[in-house]
Amino acid sequence: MEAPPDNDVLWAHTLHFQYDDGTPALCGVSLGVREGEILAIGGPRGSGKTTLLRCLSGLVPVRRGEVWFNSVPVHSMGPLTRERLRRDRFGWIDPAPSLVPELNVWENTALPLMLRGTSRRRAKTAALEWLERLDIGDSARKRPHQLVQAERQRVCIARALAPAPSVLFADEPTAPLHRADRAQVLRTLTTAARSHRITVVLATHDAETAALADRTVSLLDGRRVQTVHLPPVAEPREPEGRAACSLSV
Ligand SMILES: Nc1ncnc2c1ncn2[C@@H]1O[C@H](COP(=O)(O)OP(=O)(O)OP(=O)(O)O)[C@@H](O)[C@H]1O
Repeated sequence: MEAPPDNDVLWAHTLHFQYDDGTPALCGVSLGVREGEILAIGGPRGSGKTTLLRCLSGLVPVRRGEVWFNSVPVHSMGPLTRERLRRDRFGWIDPAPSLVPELNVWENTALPLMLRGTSRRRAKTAALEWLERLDIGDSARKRPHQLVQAERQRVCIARALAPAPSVLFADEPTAPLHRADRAQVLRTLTTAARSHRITVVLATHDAETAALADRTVSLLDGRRVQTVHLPPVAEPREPEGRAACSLSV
C-alpha cells in the first residue's frame, strides 16, 4: 500500500464513488493537497467536483479508495469520528447559502466556534471581525430573511472562516454573487486563507475563479484529466421582487 506524503495535508488514492442509484461519480481519482495550498477542483457540471469534496471532507463514507488527513486515514473512520473531524478541523461552504433562520447574523457566524467550545463572548468577537472583513458587519443583528441571497452567502463565508479551519472546502462559494462581488469576495477568501494558513479545496466550473488558486486539478466524468475548458460562468438570477443586489465594497 502506498503511504501519503508527509507534506500533504490531504491525500486521496484511487477514489471511486457511486451513488445509491448506481450513478458513478468518481472513477479512480488520486490527488494530494499541500498545507496552506489553495487547490481548485475544476470541471464542467456533473464532473464529480462536489462528490470529491464530500469524500475528502468525510461527509460521505469512502468505500473504494483512500482518503488521508494529516496522515490519519479518513476512509476507515466511523461516522461519529468523521463528524468530529469535520466539526473541529474542517470548514464547508455550499453554493447556496444556508443559515439558521431563528438566529441573527453574528449568532449564525459564531455557531461553529461555539460548537468547538469557544465561549459565547469570544465567538461573538471573532464573528463580528469576520463579518466586517466580508463587508457585512452592519447586518450583524439582522435575521437571515432580512438579507438578500448574496449577503447571506457572505455570512456563510464568514462563518466558515471564523474558526480558522485546517481545511476549508468551498463548493462554488461565489455562485450566488454577481461578477463584481464575486471577485471581491474571492479575494477576501483567498487572502484570509493565506494569512491564516488555511488550506482551501475550491470546486468551481469558472475559469476566473480557478485562476485565483495555486493549482487546479481537473475532472471530467469523474476522472482526473490534464486540462478541461471551463466556460465563463453565467450571472445568478435575482429572486423576483428584489432589485439586483449591489453590495457597496
Ligand atoms: N445524490 C445523488 N444521487 C445520484 N447521483 C448524483 C447525486 N449527486 C450527484 N450525482 C451525480 O453524480 C455525478 C457527479 O455529480 P457532482 O455533483 O459531484 O458533480 P459536480 O461537478 O459537482 O457538478 P455541479 O457543478 O453541477 O455541482 C453526476 O452525474 C451527478 O448527476
